Amino acid sequence: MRLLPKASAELARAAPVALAARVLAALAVGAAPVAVAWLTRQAIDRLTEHQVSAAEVPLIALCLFGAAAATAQYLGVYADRELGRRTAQHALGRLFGAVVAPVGVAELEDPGFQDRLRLAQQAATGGNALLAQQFIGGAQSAVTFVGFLVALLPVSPLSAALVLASAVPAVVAQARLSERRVQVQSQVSPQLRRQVFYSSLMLDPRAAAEIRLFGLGPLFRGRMVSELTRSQQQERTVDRATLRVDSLLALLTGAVSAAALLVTAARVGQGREPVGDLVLLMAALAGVQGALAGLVSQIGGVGPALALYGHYDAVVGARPVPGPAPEPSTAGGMPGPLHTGIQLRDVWFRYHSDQEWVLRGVTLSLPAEGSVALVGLNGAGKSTLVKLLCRLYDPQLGSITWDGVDLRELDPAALRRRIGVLFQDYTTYALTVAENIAVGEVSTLPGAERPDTDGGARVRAAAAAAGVDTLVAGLPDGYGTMLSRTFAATSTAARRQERRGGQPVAHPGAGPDVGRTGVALSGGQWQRIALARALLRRDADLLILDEPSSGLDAEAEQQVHARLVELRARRTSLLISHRLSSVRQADRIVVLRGGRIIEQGDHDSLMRSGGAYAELFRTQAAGYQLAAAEPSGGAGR
Ligand SMILES: Nc1ncnc2c1ncn2[C@@H]1O[C@H](COP(=O)(O)OP(=O)(O)OP(=O)(O)O)[C@@H](O)[C@H]1O
Repeated sequence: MRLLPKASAELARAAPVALAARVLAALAVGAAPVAVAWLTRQAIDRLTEHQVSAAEVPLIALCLFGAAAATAQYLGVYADRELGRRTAQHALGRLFGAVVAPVGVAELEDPGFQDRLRLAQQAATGGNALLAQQFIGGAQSAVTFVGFLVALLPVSPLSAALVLASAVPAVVAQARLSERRVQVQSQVSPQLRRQVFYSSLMLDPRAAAEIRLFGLGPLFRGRMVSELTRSQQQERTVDRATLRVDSLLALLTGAVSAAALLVTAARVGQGREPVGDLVLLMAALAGVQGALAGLVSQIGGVGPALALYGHYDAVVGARPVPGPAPEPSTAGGMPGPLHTGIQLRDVWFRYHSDQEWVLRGVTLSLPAEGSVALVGLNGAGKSTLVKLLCRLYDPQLGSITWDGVDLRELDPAALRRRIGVLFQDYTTYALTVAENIAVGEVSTLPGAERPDTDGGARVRAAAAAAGVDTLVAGLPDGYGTMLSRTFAATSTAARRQERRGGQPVAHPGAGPDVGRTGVALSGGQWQRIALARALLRRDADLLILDEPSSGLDAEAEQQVHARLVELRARRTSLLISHRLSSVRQADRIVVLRGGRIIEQGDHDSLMRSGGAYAELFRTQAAGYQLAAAEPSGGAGR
């Protein structure tokens, strides 16, 4: 409940007018049944006393009230929807602002944070509006409840007291159930996350081939349903308890109402009370019961809705998650162009405090304008080292310096602008070719805040440097080709509409899903697009390429490497590759094993020393020689 003022302030900021309209409508709708019952009683009393003309005023007022209440009801529905739209817009904007704000990525990899994020998203998309609905709905029911209690008092003080007394245990029981609901909500979160994982996997076109080939469909479907069943079992337990409490409440208030009605009917029969009292009592008892049922169910709903808001508040409040690697700091100066180089000194790093060290005392220098290649077996820590250089994580021990200044003292965004990087697990965006390359330097994107007038030319130059220009020339819309079949359906529909004489839909620089044919690229083609993205920062001081040619055919690999040797000649570079033939030209080759540097030097000196690198190189070379020496099969068989 301590979050209630904060949540209310957030709702008031997001949709002040809709919130005010919703509150006013709720108060009017809440008071209307009481006013209607009171006016009905007035009219009936006048009529039974044969004062027909005196009954006209309450009768007309009754009609006006009915119309006003109905209007207020419609206004409430509209205000509710508007509140939902505006709070979702406001909350999703804030939430995703907070999600992309951290400098590092450790928080996003934390399963606890993922659970919290899922709940926070639920709050942002509907939960916050639901909280308002529950709370305002509760206020509306409270107005009706109190109004009828006040109206009941003069007619039947005993039944008013009994109704009030029966409300207390109901409210207490609902408050307890609400707490259980909140507990269940966070208990089932991991199960729901897994359920979402299995369902998205089955919907993912990239996973479709393996799922079909290995016959994984029934397995994943079964697991999805079983996760859902387990989470539903827990929810069902609370729902059953709620049903028991609500039924008891209904029985209790039913018994109170029956007793009060029988007593009052007898008094009216004896002429000791006017008929209008019986009418008011009947309306009041029905109204009180309905309002009480609404009130307790809304009290039951406020708890879970507030708990959801709590998760949202924790994410937008950017409270760090304990456990994972620490979040890189944001403060710092601007790094200048690299003059002397980058130095790693006794760097120790692990992803989580309960995991093994991945880097164990790495000391390494990347001299300005020098080329360093990093090699080693799977899991040696090569990509991790790249992530530390980009400050996606900070080392727990040791330091990394840029011209002698610790990276932690530099502004991360400014540092990253000085780095061009191709990650091993690069991203494939469902955007056009041009946009897929231009995301490497936001200013080259059409519609950027501060656009680079030379953006298009830079994108084409990067594509040429990555050897992807010929491929792009052959695509249906060249650089405007959408690299996704998923969005192509929209495009096809849009084209059809255009052909039928509708509004033209294809514009250069328009949204990616408009009027364009989508194509699916091969793995190697995607890799070259991602390489072009990395090369877009032509002035980057540091170029990092993590397995830039792992998916390329032999010819493309040779072309790309020839270009990369040229490009790397004028800047500081770090190349990671399992293909040792592509690293031999590097000024220095560093061999990493188990998070430690075990040897370094140029190709010739490492070959002469006959260590791990020489062994790896000879093994690869022997593989090629063996393949070349094998007699070709086929014709003779
Ligand atoms: N995000 C992460 N969270 C936890 N552990 C991780 C994460 N990323 C990598 N690791 C672990 O760190 C170790 C080193 O991984 P890394 O990707 O740096 O190796 P690598 O040398 O690049 O391997 P490869 O040659 O296979 O690409 C591995 O044991 C891996 O399991």
